[in-house]
Amino acid sequence: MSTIRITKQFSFETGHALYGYDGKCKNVHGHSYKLSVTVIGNPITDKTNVKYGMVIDFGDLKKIVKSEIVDRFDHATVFNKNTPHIELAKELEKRDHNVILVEYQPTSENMVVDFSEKIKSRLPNHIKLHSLKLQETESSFAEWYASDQEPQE
Ligand SMILES: Nc1nc2c(c(=O)[nH]1)N=C([C@H](O)[C@H](O)COP(=O)(O)OP(=O)(O)OP(=O)(O)O)CN2
Ligand SMILES: [Zn+2]
Repeated sequence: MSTIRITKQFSFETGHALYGYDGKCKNVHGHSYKLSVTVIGNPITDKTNVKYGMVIDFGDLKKIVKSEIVDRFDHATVFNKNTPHIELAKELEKRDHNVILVEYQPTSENMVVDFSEKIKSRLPNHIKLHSLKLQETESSFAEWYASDQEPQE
């Protein structure tokens, strides 16, 4: 039985600001994020299964990532709820803007950890999340690998 990694790529436009940062990213700004999601498993060998030959249907993976991440984060602005940016966030929400309040500084590193938890919670038991790559700009990205995490992963 072969073990195969399959990857689907997504993109979404999201605003954020890094509160307390010592550079231009302390300002509210946005990125055209690119997210690559790689899962690992065995292709289905049962010829009567409609998903014969697939680790997971790309379409099913797309539904999970779209509902957990893309549809929520696209054209939203992410703020750390534990900083004074909460006031700005509340004001924007009052004006019907799409705001996401998170428990963390919204760096690529922390966002990719958040995304890993969201995606893992939705994958069928026999499919494992292998890795995520979150690209913030053409030259900057963060990667999450299951193999790099603590033993309970
Ligand atoms: N380790 C991290 N460093 C920075 C992050 C981050 O998430 N993790 N984020 C930022 C800012 O969000 C910034 O928007 C992106 O930074 P940078 O790659 O420096 O963007 P530039 O467009 O200025 O860089 P180029 O070299 O022109 O692509 C900052 N740091
Ligand atoms: Zn940024």
